[in-house]
Amino acid sequence: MSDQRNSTIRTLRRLWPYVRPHRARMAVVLAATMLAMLCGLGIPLLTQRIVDGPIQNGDTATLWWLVLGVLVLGLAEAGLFYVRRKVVARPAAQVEARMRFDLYQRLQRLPVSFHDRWQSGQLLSRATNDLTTVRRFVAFAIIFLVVNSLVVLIGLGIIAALSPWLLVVALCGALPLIVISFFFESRFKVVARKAQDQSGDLTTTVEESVLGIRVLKAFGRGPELSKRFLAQARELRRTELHKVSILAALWSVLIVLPELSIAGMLGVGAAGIVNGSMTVGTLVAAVAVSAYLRWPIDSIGWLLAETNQTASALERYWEVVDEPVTVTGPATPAALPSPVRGHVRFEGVRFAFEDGREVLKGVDLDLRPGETVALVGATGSGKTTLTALVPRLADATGGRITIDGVDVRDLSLEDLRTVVGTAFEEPVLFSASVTENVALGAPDVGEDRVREALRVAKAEEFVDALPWGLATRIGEQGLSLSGGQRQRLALARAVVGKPSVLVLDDPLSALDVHTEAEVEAALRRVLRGVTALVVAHRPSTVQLADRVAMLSDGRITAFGTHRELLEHNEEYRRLLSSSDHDGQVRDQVEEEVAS
Ligand SMILES: Nc1ncnc2c1ncn2[C@@H]1O[C@H](COP(=O)(O)OP(=O)(O)OP(=O)(O)O)[C@@H](O)[C@H]1O
Repeated sequence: MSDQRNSTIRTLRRLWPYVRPHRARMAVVLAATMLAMLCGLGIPLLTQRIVDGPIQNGDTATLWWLVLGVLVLGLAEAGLFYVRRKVVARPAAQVEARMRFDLYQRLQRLPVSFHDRWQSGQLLSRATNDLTTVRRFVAFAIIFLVVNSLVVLIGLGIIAALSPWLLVVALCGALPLIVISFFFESRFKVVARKAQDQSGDLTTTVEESVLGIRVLKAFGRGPELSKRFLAQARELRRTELHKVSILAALWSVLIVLPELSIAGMLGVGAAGIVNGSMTVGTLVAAVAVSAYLRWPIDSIGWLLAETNQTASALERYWEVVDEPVTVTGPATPAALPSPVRGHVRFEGVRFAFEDGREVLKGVDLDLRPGETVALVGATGSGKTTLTALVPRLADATGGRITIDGVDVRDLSLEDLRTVVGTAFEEPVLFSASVTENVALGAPDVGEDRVREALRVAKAEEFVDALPWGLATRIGEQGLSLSGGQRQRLALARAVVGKPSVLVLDDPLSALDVHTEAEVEAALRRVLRGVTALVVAHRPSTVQLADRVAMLSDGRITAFGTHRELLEHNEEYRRLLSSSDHDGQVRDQVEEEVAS
């Protein structure tokens, strides 16, 4: 229990660097809230004066002054609460925005292996729900936890000054309340964390079904997904109801105990008035203070629950932010010889996933400057994994990759990703204009370079035919493009920065024959003058390459021209003919046999 409390405090303390820049405003908020509560506490004391003075003596002249005093205190209380709300809004929103920005930046820097492991819905719920909880804590819970605790102490002090006996009765109500609050607090924390995680899972399901809506509709899987959603929503509802039942139990205690203590005070006070040891005004003041303390005392349990919820939201936030950024640039980066020739070498490259499974077991491959090498291999043989190592989307777990003799890990990430252009199997487009989508490959280029890249990728014509040309919004919220158009934009993005090395992960995948011809023509131009490693599934892509490397069982088992491999390598022939829908390999083999 104390370990748990220590970890809560440790987690909350890490919030300080975000709050620190706003400490002056937060101090104003704290002071305004404290003063407002003290004004509220002052009213029962004036009431005591009114009851024991003017009412007892029929002295109306003093009565008006005292009533005016009550009015001033009431107005001051309201005004100070207004100031609190106004002043706290900015720091709370800024803490939330800063933390969200840091999370976003971290997500950008974290390696691909992290994103493979984490569900996007979990990340989304941490960036939204959890940070909203943190904002609520900064704006409200932390202030009232401090102020209300002090007000309770001051209020009990006032009751003690009025009558020690009444204090004993008040404590009999307040102490069990605090003990019970602590008990509920630790139970609530566990359930709150569970609800937050389940809400993350639910977000993932919603996100996946929205992104994959076409697939779900095409395969009629909507009802099945709905069932899964319903099951998860039910689970979340159960947890939320559990949360509510804990809070309900807490609230019933919070309501009953103060009522009992007020009844006790009235009893003891009445006895004191009868035997002359207490004035009516004192009893009225003590009961009024006790009633005023009701919210501060009640709120402590709830504020502690809120604090716990914030601690678990923060825990979930730090879980992501504390993830190590494993792919980083060196402290003193090496420079590539100028001009860059683009000589790429794989030397005994090995790669194992986090589960320990080794996919690459010593890849040796030499790409001469300006040559195109096609990488072929059975599905799952590790082609995508190998290509991802060149721009350092992941790091090799053994061996090294060099460009012009320099280890890619010795280059700054910025230099490396300028020298190496990449296009992936799935040409992802962002909700932005064509220019912005292409310029993603080199943010500083102007429109003329974007046009040049589009020309190279044979995309200029169709882009000009779009309703707003280069300014047309494409991607998820924009105009839908065909598979071939998307592939060509991805190629334009890869070449816009004029890289010396290109890594293309099967740029002709999933295209029909007509579109394939268009992209192939684009590819032919893109590959001119650069060193390229192209993952190829189809004979047509292989034929664009100068040489072909075959990846099998984690190593390059054959390397040569397409013709050489076709002639001498049975495995290569088999591999290509299995993906040879157009009979190209069969024709070529027949041609070779004939010659
Ligand atoms: N994050 C991961 N953790 C563990 N194994 C993984 C992970 N990602 C991929 N793999 C496995 O690594 C192997 C190589 O995957 P990779 O995508 O590199 O193959 P590929 O040759 O490109 O396949 P394809 O031709 O089908 O695109 C596969 O068996 C895949 O299931």
